Amino acid sequence: MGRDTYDWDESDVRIRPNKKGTRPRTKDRPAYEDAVIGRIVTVDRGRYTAILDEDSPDERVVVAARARELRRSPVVPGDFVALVGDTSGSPDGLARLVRIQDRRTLLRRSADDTDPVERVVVANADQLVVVVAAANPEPRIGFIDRALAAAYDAGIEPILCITKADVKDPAALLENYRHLDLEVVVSRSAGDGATGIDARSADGLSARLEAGAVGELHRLLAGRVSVVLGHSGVGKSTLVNALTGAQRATGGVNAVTGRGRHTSSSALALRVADAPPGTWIIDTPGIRSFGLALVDPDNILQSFPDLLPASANCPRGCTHAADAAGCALDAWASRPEAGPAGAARLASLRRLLGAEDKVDSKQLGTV
Ligand SMILES: Nc1nc2c(ncn2[C@@H]2O[C@H](COP(=O)(O)OP(=O)(O)OP(=O)(O)O)[C@@H](O)[C@H]2O)c(=O)[nH]1
Ligand SMILES: [Zn+2]
Repeated sequence: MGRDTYDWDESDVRIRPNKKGTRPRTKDRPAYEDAVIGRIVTVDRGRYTAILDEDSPDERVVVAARARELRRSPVVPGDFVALVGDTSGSPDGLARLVRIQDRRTLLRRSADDTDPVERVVVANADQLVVVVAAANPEPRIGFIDRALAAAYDAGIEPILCITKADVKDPAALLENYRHLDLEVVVSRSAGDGATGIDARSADGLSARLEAGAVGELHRLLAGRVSVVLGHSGVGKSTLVNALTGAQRATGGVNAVTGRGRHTSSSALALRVADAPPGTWIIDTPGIRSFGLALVDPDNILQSFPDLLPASANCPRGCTHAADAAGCALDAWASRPEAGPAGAARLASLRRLLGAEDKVDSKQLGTV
C-alpha cells in the first residue's frame, strides 16, 4: 500500500478522504507545483525528516521545517507531505513542508479517557502490532483491549504479539482473544544451540529470539506499514531490532535518517530488513497510556466482536454497564461458549465503556 501512495503527485485526486484527517484549507493555499512528495520518518524538535524517491536510485533523506500556513496541524511519522525548497538531501539543506497529503488512516489517542486533546500517533498505518510480555512485566489486558479499540476506530488491523513466552506460558492470556479474528504471534528467546536471531535490546543486553516468531512477524509485515506499541520492558526494541537490523538504542548514526542520534521519545519509521518496498515499522517509544476519549463508545463495543452478537439481545439504548437493567452480556458471560475468560472479557469491556464516567479516570490510561 505504501508504495502506491508514495507515487502520488500534484494531480492526484483524493482517495477515501478521512474525515478525521487534518488538511489545510484548499481555497487559500498556493499550488506549489514544484513540490515533491515524501514520507515522514520522524519528527524531532520542529524538524521533519522525510524520505524522498523511496527505493529509487535517487532516494534521499530530506529535513524540513513546516510552512506557516500549516498552522498547528500535526505532522507525524507515516504522513506523506509535499516539500518545496532544498529537497536535494544535502546534509545542511532545509526544505519547507507545505502540505500534508490526505491520510488513509490516522491512529490517535488521548492522554487519558477524559482528556479531549487529540494526540496523533501515526498516519497511514495498515497494522498495529500490540506487544505485551507473557510475564515480566505482567501483561495488562486493559492495555491490549484499549489498543484493539483504538485500532478498530482507526480502521487499522491489529496483531497481538506476546513476548517472553519462555518465561511464562501465555495460554491463559490468549484465552481472552481466542474468539477474535486476530493474528497472534508468540515470541520467546531461543535456548542455547537453537537457531535464533540476535537482537540488541534497549538496555544493551543482547537477546537471542527464536527465529520462528520473528519470521512470522516478518511475513505479516511485508509490504505494509505497521505501528508497534508496547509498554517499557516488554521486549519491543528487541523485536524491532530483530526485524529491522537497526541498533538505534546504541546511538550513532540512524539507519534511516543517516543523521545523528535520534531522541528516543519520538516515533520513528524504520525499514524492515529484507522486505519488499513499502515495508515499514513505526516504533512508538514513550507511549505509556492509550486514552480512549476520542473513540466512539460504539466502536469500543465493535472491538469486542465476541460480545457483540449477544448485545443484540440487550434492551434498546443499553449502556452495557454492570448495573444496566436487562443487559444481555451478563447472560453471555455465564454461558459455556464464552469460555473461562468470558467474565474477564465483559469486565474489560465495561471498564473501557465506563472509563469516561469515572472521576479517577486519570489512572485508567494505564490499566
Ligand atoms: N526471557 C526473555 N527476555 C526477553 C525477550 N525479549 C526481550 N527480552 C529482554 O527483556 C528486556 C527488555 O527488552 P527491551 O527490548 O529493551 O524492551 P522494550 O520493550 O524495548 O523496553 P524499553 O526500551 O524500555 O521501551 C531485555 O533485557 C531483553 O533482553 C524474550 O523473548 N524472553
Ligand atoms: Zn447491554
